[in-house]
Parts: sequence; structure tokens; C-alpha cells
Amino acid sequence: MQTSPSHGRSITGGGPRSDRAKEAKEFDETKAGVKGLVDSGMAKVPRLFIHPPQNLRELSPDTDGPATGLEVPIIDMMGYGDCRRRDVVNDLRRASETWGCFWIINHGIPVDAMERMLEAVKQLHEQPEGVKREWYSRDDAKKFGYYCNKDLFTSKAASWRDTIWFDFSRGVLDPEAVPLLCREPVFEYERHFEKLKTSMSELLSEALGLDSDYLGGIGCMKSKRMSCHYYPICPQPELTVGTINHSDASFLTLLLQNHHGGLQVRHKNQWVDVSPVPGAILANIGDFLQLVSNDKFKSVEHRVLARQAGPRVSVACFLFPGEMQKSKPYGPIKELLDENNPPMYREISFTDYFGYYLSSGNGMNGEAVLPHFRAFDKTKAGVKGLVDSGATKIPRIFIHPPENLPDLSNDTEGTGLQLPIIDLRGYRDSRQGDIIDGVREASREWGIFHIINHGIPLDVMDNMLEGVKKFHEQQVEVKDTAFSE
Ligand SMILES: O=C(O)CCC(=O)C(=O)O
Ligand SMILES: [Fe+2]
Repeated sequence: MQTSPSHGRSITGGGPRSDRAKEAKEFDETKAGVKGLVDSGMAKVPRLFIHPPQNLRELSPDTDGPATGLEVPIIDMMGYGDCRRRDVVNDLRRASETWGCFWIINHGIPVDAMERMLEAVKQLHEQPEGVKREWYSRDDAKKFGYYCNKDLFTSKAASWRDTIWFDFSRGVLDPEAVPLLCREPVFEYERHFEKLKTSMSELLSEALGLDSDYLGGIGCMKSKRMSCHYYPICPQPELTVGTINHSDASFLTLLLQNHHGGLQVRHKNQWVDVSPVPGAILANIGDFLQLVSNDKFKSVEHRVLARQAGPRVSVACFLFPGEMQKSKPYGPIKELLDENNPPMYREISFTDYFGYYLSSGNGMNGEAVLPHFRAFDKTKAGVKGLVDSGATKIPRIFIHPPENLPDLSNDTEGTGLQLPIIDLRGYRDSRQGDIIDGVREASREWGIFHIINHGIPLDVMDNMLEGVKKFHEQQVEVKDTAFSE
């Protein structure tokens, strides 16, 4: 596949004033993705893909091998249907509470079905440019398609990754909707996957201490969507990322990857390499499971590094509520609540959660989305905590009905009216009568007035205000001790 050399130049070139939106549009119109750039012989990462330092922080040097000494837990599901069920459930609980992700082995999906799936995805991405061009789209109504960066036009920087998707969320996916080349492997994988999904739903229910059919009963994993990523070799991996740090909005994500590593998860504030384990599937707890489990299970922050090795191929299968359940409110599961475990989140539908997730950059701007839905009072961090957490939108509980809101279009400065100011100097002697008259008048007309020369020294007032400001600006942990409901 070739991208025309002139096109390549226009993307890499551009002086400091050239416009990102224009670069994104030009690149998008090639419909050839990152793979097209690499195939055109591009030796430098185009500016569109260069991330600001805060996105690249801590990318190296621990990119090879588990320098941290930490490793994602591996859970052997062998015998989960009978003799080992209790062990498997306990292992799942521990891993979901501490890591928010874990490998599963002996999960029932044949290794060759997984390999065929990965190979089919690789082949799809490696189709000639002219073939892939027909699939290029960001239209969510389509069941199959291909794009480079869903958020290409809204993100701060693009990521070194192309994606093909299969959407199984609205009923059964019609085989005719996907290219013949991948039909058999995709539907074979999906058939096995459905069985694993049912088992995971039962085991995770039990791991939460609920009946095994609980999560199935609330329909929270009914739908699925497969995002099949292709990460081409990157000539300057220190300048960009494969996938920026984020947690998934889903309930659960089950991930296949080929032998090229690059995936990392955040654990105990360190990035830990998720080195491929042959035949294993990676399970990631998503935000929505953290929400319904009332923080018992943790959604895991993860990212994919851009690398000089590749191409890396992965299949992330996101599980989330079905069509019938998507718009119904979900909140912390009642059975998990008691006086020591108050609800940490307010109720919200998956549709609303996901809408917010997308509008705040697919969770891909490095800012966690879930905290926005915490039951506000439980944070004990106040409005200041919201602002400090980088909230860019006002949470719904703060939004007032129109009748409460001042008419901001009216310029109040233009009225010429001013609050009365009453000078208290001499109120014990010569001016007492005037002052009393002034107070009476202001109380009758306004109900509010300023007083000056009141006897409280200015520095005492300033110190008081400064003290209050300092209190509010303390760490949340310090203020926590003074918080009272
Ligand atoms: O490619 C991967 O391994 C991870 C992809 C991912 O995190 C996602 O699609 O949400
Ligand atoms: Fe993800």
C-alpha cells in the first residue's frame, strides 16, 4: 500500500503556524491510516501524532521486561465448572479488587480460534489501500468499519494505531456485513466467546458475593463490540503512543493480543508491562463494573506504547448493557450496600455514561471519567475538589432550573444603583441621630448595607479571610477530618 509521496510531505511538513485541523483532515482523506504512512516510507512521526510531554511521561526506560517486578495475575480457569470453582472465584475476586485486570488461561476458547482471529485482523489491516478505503468510516450505525483514531479531530494528538470494528450490539451481526476474508474466523471466535462471556458473568457475580445469575439478570454484559487494533512499527516511539492511558467505559473487556508487547497497566502508581502469555486472554474491569460494584472492583488504567517492533495486533472485546438495558439507570448494587458501605456513585444509564465518556475525549485525554459520577458528598472534597480534579463540565447536581438563574444578559452595572454605605464614625456621640436614620432608611429600602469605620481593624479582617482561604485550600485528606454531614 502506498500513500503518495506528495501527501506524505504535506503531513510532515508545515511550519509552526500550520493548522492541526488541516493536517488531520489531509491525513484522514488518505483513508490509509497509520499503516499507509509507514508503507509510504515515512521516517519521522508526523506532527499530528506527536504527543505533549504529559502524555509521554514515564514512557521509558521500563518498557522492556517487568522492571517493576510486578506481574499481572494469571488465573487458571481449569475446573471452574466443578472442583475448582471456589478457588477460581476467590482468585477473580482478589485480582479484580487489587489489579482490575488479570490473565485467564484454560478459558475454553481454543488457541487456534484465537490465532485465526488475530491473523484475520492482521490480514484485514494489510489489505490493499483501495480495498480498505471502502470500509473507512466513523459511523457508529455501521456494524463493520475501519478508521484511524475515532477522535482524530478532537484529540490533542493522534495515536499510532488503526482500528477495525465489529459491532454485535444490536442483535446478531449479519455475516454479509463483514468481508468474506474474515467471516469464518470472526464468527468462530464469537461463538466460543459467548460461552466464555456467560461463565465470566457467573463467576464475577459470585466473586461479588451475589447469586451466579445476578450480573446476567441485570443485562450488563449483553452487548459486545470488538475493536481490532493494528499498531504498525513506529520510527520514533518516544514521540507518540499506541493508545493513550485510559480505562474502558465497559463492564468488562476481554482482550486478545499477538506476541508484540507494548500494553501496560497502572498498578500501585507504576506502569507494569503486560507481556503476552501464549493462549491467555486478558480481562480488564471497566468503569461500569467499578460503578455497580461500588468500588469493590477497580477499573484498570492502561495504555499501549508505540514501538519499533511490530505490527502489534489486538482484539479488544467490550461488554456492556444490551439495547433494552442501555438507557435504564444503573447504580451501586443494593445487595453490596450497608451502613459501612454507602453508595459511592449516583445512578446513571450506560448511554449517558458513554455519552459523557465520548464527549470528554473517549476517556483518552488522560483524565479519568468515572470520578465525575461519584456521589458528590462522599468525595468530601467539595466543589473545590471537583475543580481541582480538572472537571470541565458542571456535574448535573449543580445545574439549576432556569428560574433560579440570574439573567446574565442584563448588565447590572448600568442601573446606577449602589448599596447604601453607612459611616459609623461618631455613632456614640455627635452623629448618632444621623446614623440611626441612615440605618433605618437602608433597612427599609434595601435590607442590606455596607458599614465603614466599624472598629474592626483592617488587618484582623484580612487575616480572617486569609485563614478561611487557607483552610479551603488544604489537602482533601486534611479537610476530611473536619467534614460533617
Ligand atoms: O490494544 C490493546 O491492547 C488495548 C486497546 C485498548 O485499550 C482499547 O481498545 O480500549
Ligand atoms: Fe482500553
